[in-house]
Amino acid sequence: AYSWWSEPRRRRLPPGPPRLPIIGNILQLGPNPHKSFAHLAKTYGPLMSLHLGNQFAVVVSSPEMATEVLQKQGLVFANPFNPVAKRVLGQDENSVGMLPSSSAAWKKLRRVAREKLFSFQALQASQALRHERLRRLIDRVGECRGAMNVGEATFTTMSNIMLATLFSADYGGGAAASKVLREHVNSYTRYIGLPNISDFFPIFAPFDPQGIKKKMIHHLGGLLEIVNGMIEQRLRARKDSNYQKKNDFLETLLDLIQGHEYDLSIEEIKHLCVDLIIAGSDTSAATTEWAMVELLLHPDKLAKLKAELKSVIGDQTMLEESDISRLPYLQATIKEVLRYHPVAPLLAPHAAEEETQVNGYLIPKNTKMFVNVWAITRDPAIWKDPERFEPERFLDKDIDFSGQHFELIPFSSGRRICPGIPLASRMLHCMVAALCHNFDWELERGNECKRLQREDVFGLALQKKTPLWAIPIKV
Ligand code: HEM
Repeated sequence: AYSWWSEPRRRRLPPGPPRLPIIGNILQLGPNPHKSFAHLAKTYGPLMSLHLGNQFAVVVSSPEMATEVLQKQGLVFANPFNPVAKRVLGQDENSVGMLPSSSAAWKKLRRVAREKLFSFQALQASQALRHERLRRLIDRVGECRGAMNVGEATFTTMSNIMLATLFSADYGGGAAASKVLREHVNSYTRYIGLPNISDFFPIFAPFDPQGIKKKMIHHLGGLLEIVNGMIEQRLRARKDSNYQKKNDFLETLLDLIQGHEYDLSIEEIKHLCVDLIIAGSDTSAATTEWAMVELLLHPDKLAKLKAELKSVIGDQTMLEESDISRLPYLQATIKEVLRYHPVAPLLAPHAAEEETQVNGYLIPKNTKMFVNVWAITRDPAIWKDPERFEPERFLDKDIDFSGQHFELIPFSSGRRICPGIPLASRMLHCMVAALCHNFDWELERGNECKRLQREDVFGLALQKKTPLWAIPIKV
């Protein structure tokens, strides 16, 4: 007769913590799910089951299991798990981050990103736009008397670098309009990070009990409107016979509009621009802030970095993006920041397209799959002294973050790997170099501990809880 102990292992779900009736393991998520999952994985292993209301989820916490789900069985797990609140305003049909990997629209948008936006040539062409924004950051920091909010400066500059790469300009409407844009991005990322009852219990979705969907419609709608304004302005300008083409993404995208082999629609361009702003700004800015926190906590590492920058770029204030390859300690520093502070600690959740087996366990169709990069990058079995900030660990190791080395996949791996890596990499190296090469940094007396705390806030991007304030001294 059938009994559970005679059930073959391959029909069993991966091990997981006991659950409460109805809500399952929801209470165990806590405010920092990446930390709660890492803690639970110590007991239940690198492939762990969770029941989140009606949702069945698995959490992967080792490089071996990550290789399995992102690479070997990459096709099965190639689709994003789209939360209810994101399925608004045409996002399902147009957003590169939400379309299924099998769709022609996703393949087309990824091809555009790879070949036209983030290719070496395209990024060389838009380099001057980023350079200019970095120069302004150096001027602004140089004018600062006393302490400044480093996080805020990096956030503003990263948004401006992103907007410059996309549209050539800072958001054209001036400081107030730029603030509106930032608020939309910030709120969008905050709300999307909140656990939503509508996802755990789809039966409640029509009522939107926490009002998250309503907020998302407001903020996403605001962003789409801003981008729409820029597109219309550009389309009008392009009609002028004296019009001079720009070197930004929008120009490239409008050149690929219907009729061209890529056949992009205005709707697709609009959603792609919003996706790039949302996916690229806070992630890169938070990583830069973490880099500065760690360098201020480790003056010896900062001194090493400054010495390297001095010897390679000398009296120049700015780094050329092509200089990055000649700065091994800077590269090691950025890798170590991405290891120690992966800003997307659970990557983006994926869904199982069909029933499958992983490590001999059953993974039912539609399972929500998280990869806990945070747990992997702090695992003492993989990294020596993982709780130490030690760029040197990368100097003699051939490990990078391009998705081949599963112990370091802050940008994910496989089909859905972040397409923005080439731009993110350029921005991160240049921004950290600009802040370290041109200034010495001192902390406000009395506030050292608070400002340098490593406490973070979970959301779309893992951000520092207390902003970093420090005093820049021009060198
Ligand atoms: C430190 C900086 C960044 C980090 C850590 C990061 C990380 C990630 C991660 C983890 C994903 C999800 C991958 C998955 O589903 O498995 C992702 C997706 C994505 N990222 Fe990034 N990202 C960064 C910067 C950027 C930048 C600068 C851009 C573009 C300007 C960008 C554009 C995107 C897009 C469009 C997607 C969705 C791709 C898809 O679903 O096909 N990211 N990123």
